[in-house]
Amino acid sequence: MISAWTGRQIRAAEQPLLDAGHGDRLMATAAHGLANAVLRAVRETRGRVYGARLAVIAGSGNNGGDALFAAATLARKGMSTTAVLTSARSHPQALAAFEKAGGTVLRLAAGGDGAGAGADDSAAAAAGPFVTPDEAAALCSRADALIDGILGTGASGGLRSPAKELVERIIGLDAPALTVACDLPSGVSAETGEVSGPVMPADLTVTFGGTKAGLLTDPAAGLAGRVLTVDIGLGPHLPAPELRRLEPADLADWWPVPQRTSHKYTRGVLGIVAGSAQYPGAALLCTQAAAATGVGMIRYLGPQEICRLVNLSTPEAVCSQGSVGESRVQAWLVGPGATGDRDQQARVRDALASGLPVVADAGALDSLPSDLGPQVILTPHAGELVRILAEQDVEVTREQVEAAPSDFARLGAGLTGATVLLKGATTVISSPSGALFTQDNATPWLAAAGSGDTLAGILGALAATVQRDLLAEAGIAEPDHWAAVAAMAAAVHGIAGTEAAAGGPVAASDISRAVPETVRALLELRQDG
Ligand SMILES: NC(=O)C1=CN([C@@H]2O[C@H](COP(=O)(O)OP(=O)(O)OC[C@H]3O[C@@H](n4cnc5c(N)ncnc54)[C@H](OP(=O)(O)O)[C@@H]3O)[C@@H](O)[C@H]2O)[C@@H](O)CC1
Ligand SMILES: [K+]
Repeated sequence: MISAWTGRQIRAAEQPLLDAGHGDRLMATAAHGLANAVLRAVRETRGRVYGARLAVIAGSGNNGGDALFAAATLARKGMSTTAVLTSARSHPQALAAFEKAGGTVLRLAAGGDGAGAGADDSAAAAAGPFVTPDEAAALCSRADALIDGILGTGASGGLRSPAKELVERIIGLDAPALTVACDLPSGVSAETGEVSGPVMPADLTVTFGGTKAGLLTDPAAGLAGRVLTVDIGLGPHLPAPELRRLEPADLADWWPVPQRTSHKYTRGVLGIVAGSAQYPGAALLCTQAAAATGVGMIRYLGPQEICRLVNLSTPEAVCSQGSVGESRVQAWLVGPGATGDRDQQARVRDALASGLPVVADAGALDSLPSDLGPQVILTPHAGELVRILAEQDVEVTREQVEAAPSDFARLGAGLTGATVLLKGATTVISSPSGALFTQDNATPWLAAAGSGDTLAGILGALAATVQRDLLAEAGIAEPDHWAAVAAMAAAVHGIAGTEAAAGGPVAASDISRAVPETVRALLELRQDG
């Protein structure tokens, strides 16, 4: 499991070490980790390190300090290094080390508001000549590697002039062969992943002391590239993480595996209320997905015509037009394609009132009762979350949700009392108590009709069969169990979908077909064999 913390949490964890006088050591460790990561990446992209052109953009704070110290190390390895200082102030020891190692220093000429490396001539006296944003951008674009050390966890808001103009110009040119963000891409929030103004997209982000929550959340996740965390010894001082991400080993350890004495009822029965005359396909897709995920039995409830179709596509499902009250199940999946059918809507309402775990998708999201619990998992996309929030008297736009998905998933969960799985390039899951998981296992090819029905089926099957004592043993607090189950489903859906897509288009039913093989491969990772 990957744990991630807000910038504020990381800074608080650093404080006791800074108070004890270990600040220089922290920065040296961070810079060493950054330099090593750049070395490895340059070897991969270019082969030879000696003679490679390194450009560093350094801001006024410690983030610039990290970048300059790392560049000093890289200059000593034979890289041809140039630093562009965006402010009149820079970390004095780091700048001195950089110059001593033979690096070239340029100062970014002030923008319209008078800021920039030339604003304070006394502080910049030791530094080199001025360059315009255009000149500096051309130099950065030609580099074999570019380090973005403008802003780190001490920043507020987006880049200011003239760093802003420089980054805008770089984005307009060919990207450097390799862009490495120091701690985080400058201009993104380490707390929420929100992005303000222009941000240089990184191929690699080398982050210090602990993964920043914002780097694992959209939209920043889309700008951070691969995230590598450098340990600087904060471990004992770190609080409970702000956000977690499941890895294949977690899925393997927690996957519900039948025992020798298991039978269909003890494995878990999933009830499904899905499909209508208007949308029969959703019922077929989610039922197929649930069967492929592995469940003791599926009880499908719906109109006679859909029962017939479900029986044909998933003969294992037991289909009827019965009621929720007379169906014994461990969990319900309700809503896919169930819009506009009165009987189906009544079944959705009854399932939501049952107190059992319920995955509420699509049509079920429009008529939620007011007293939900964490065992109810809502699976909206951004537009559906806007409607759920509107029911709670919170007026937001889809764009606002997409700009800060973790904030709004958390708000939705808090207000409804349910667990919320917000679909997106990175899927965000929040428990009502605010525990966050994010999963980025999906491929963009999965953004297609029917993919959500498949996810709902996988999640429904897991909700019916998961052994929650395994989650408790892994340290997941009880109120967050259903968020972890939702994260498992998002991960498996993403992995199976990526396998099925194999770099090309994928039909939703192909995702289901790939699930058993995905689960088999995951189970091979089990520590207990
Ligand atoms: N603490 C530690 O021990 C360790 C910290 N580490 C490293 O330090 C980083 C945090 O360093 P930090 O606190 O110096 O802040 P940082 O983000 O570099 O710069 C903030 C400066 O920029 C300015 N500024 C602010 N907003 C701005 C904006 N929107 N646009 C433009 N400028 C803006 C503001 O100056 P101002 O001009 O406002 O006076 C301020 O001084 C952290 O990310 C990690 O890399 C590691 O070495 C491990 C040990
Ligand atoms: K940075």
